[in-house]
Amino acid sequence: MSMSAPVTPLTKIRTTTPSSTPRTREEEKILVTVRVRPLTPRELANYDLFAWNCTDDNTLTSTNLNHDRHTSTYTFDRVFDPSCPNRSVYEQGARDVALSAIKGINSTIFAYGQTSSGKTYTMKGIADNCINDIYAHITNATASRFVLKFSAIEIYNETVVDLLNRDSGALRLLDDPEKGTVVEKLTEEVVRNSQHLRSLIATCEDQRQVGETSLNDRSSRSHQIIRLTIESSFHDESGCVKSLLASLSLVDLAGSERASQTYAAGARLKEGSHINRSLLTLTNVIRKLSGGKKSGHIPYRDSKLTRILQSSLGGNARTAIICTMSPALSHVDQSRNTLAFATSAKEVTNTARINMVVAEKQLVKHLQKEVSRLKAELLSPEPSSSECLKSLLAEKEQKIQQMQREMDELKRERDLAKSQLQKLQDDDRPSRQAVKRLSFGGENSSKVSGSETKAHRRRRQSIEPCMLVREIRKIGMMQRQLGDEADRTLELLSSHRLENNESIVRLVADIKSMTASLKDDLSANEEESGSLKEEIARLKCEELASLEKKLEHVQKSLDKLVSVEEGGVDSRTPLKNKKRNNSNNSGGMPNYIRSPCLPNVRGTENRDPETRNSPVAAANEDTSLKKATPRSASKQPGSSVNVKKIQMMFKTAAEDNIQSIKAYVTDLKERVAKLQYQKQLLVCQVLELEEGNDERGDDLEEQSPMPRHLVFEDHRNQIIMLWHLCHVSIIHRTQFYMLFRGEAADDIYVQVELRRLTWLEQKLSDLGNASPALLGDEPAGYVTSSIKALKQEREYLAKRVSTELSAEEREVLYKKWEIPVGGGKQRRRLQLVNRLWTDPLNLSQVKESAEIVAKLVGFCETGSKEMFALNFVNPSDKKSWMGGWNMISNLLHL
Ligand SMILES: Nc1ncnc2c1ncn2[C@@H]1O[C@H](COP(=O)(O)OP(=O)(O)OP(=O)(O)O)[C@@H](O)[C@H]1O
Repeated sequence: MSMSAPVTPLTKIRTTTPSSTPRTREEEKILVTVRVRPLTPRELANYDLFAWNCTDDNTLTSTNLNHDRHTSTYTFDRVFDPSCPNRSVYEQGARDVALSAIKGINSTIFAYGQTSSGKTYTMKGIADNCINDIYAHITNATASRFVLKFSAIEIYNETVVDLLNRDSGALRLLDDPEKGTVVEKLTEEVVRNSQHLRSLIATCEDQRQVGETSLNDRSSRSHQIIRLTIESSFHDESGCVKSLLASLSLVDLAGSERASQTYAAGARLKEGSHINRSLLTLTNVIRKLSGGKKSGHIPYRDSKLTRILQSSLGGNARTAIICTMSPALSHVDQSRNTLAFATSAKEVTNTARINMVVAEKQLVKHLQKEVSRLKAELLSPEPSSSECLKSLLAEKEQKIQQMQREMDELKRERDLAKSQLQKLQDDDRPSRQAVKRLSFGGENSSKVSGSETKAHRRRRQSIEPCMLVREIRKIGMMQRQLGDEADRTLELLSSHRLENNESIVRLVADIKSMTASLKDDLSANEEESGSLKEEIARLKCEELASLEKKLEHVQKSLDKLVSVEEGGVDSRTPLKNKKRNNSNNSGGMPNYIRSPCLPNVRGTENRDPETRNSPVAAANEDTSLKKATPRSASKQPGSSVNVKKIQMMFKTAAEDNIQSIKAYVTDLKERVAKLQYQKQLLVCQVLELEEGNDERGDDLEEQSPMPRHLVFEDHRNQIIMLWHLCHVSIIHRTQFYMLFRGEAADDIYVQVELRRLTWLEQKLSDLGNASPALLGDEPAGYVTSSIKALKQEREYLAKRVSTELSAEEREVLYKKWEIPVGGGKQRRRLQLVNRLWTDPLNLSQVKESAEIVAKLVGFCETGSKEMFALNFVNPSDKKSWMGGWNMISNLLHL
């Protein structure tokens, strides 16, 4: 048995028109209605307020009690106010679509909305009314013979279960070339009458996974799909027996707010994650389809729900979606999410056709007739057919000409891009250009408005890859700088007789691992971007060769250090360096090596690196050392006093060195993580641009009928969900959330972040985390390490609660976030931080979390957006941001 929407085998299908149905194959948009339920007793007890007005049959307006920036008005095929009974909802929001199944057209009705919004209540009403109408039709249509079959599944934790036979365990999905996705070994029961059908539905309800939540005593925790296959046979006018075969699917989705529970414990966490993932995929599928494209990649395969519903979403079916929502002010954010989903769904087009099975004999006869007609046509082509060919030819001709024109335009654009690239390469101010490129979403994009012409937009897009390549070169340069600094470290190491060789070995290992990670990064980039290949190959040759050389030096230095005899001071080189650099050294700090990323304490940031970073430059202010110049030491090899003095000097200097080298290596690591992050951003951008004009369809602003602020909100909500799913650093989330508020200039950053996270999320899925087969498995290693990093970040933030917040502020927060009294101060601080950023669907919680984290890390909204692109910003509290960068780099090592 299978659970695919009935599709007549291609060999048997004839899309002819039965008398009752005027057209056989037609495109139509999904019917989208919104139902607002009454306030529940719970909401009434909490004195919750009505946040929405059903202005008329099609319009819903927010009362804007929150005084948001935008008063929202939404229009749909139908809006049902709280007083609307189930019968009316069925008649105006489902009946027409549902009864298509009797006429051989697959149909799907599904309810979407947050938990406790009334999905199950609505779908029960729909099912009841459907059964009545279907059996009324069967009773009246005496000329036809009907066979009804019933099957039902639930998708729980990405596992498909047969609700008529739970014992069969997890069912597999199979891809059938004719029928599409089918559920293997699914029980299908022939329905005897309406009572039998009702009892089957009741059995499934009993079998379904439900549980009590804070909002709903009987909350459905799985997606349920009930499918009724209807086959009707009748005699047509010529007496032939014909059969129509179609299915009616009734889908009750799990509520879209589970994330609030996912942090409860292991099983719940897994459940919430699976529900979120499948609903996110459903949203993505709808969003992509709403762009009007069916040919591009639609991620149906990313979840079982969308695989099973594939034919209902943009395929051979008529579909009605009833979006349910609570009217309460306390749920306004979730309701907005639902309405954004409904707005996208309105734009999705299906192409339903009648699935007709013709008796085989008739089919053979018909085919024979058709063959003879075609034969006759071939032998004596009618003028009409040659006319037809001519017009076809003319049409093709026109298309070729149009393509030619487009090619010319593209060539022109390419030349323009080349010349611009040339100009940019000639320009000798690389760092300023980098910032300029980064702000192409900033200054320039403020001019980029809806009125921007397509040609201009395309031209802009064709230039960006060049700029990105240039950007990567810049990163390459920075990597080389890192290499140089490491070289200088080596110089220092080789010139001193450090007693603690173990420390050096550790430091060298650190540098080695950095080099390896750079190597990985480069090769990963190479795989991912076709057009970047050249650039990456170049980077690889130049940088890896030098890094490898550097490593050799490290080894040699070490060998040298180990082999040199005790007391045999060969201080020529360092002392030379010392002399050369004493003039630059104004302090007595052990600041031998200075990272360009460290604050420019002494104003040496832009000096010649030769003089700025010389190893012994800032050794100390010991005047005796000043006197004991290297030259004098080397000129008096017999002077044991001098040699001892120098030995002493190096001993102390060596200890100090270890500390400063450690700090330096940490700093290098942080910078490498930043570079990796930034490179990844670039690769995402380049990949996007290279995907070419096909993917331009994804540009929602261009295609979506939604207003800009809704597109922004939709994207931001997706980003928030993806942060959650990918366990991204909460400091990173906070900074991004606070900086990008929906201005035109933010679009590019938002899109890049969305692409990057989608890529990450995809990667996580691909690597098996989302695999339904993993039910009960441990999460893969990378997820564990991400979660660990997040935990460390939370611990770090918890420590800052006492330093960054006053006692009064803390108490207010504890009360607001319901942190229980007792258990110690430290524990309460951690409990508070552990609640931040935990519910991606609760937007007011997200906002408050961001505000709290921002306060803890001392982040202010006027921060620089460029740090999300390529600008090296020195956060005021560097340490506090390290967790974030390291976290991101962990993720990007996937
Ligand atoms: N239109 C309505 N009129 C009256 N009561 C309603 C209506 N819609 C829902 N309710 C009531 O609201 C509560 C929650 O409804 P329901 O269980 O259908 O929500 P749900 O969206 O299916 O929730 P979940 O996703 O948690 O399963 C129920 O007690 C139900 O009776």
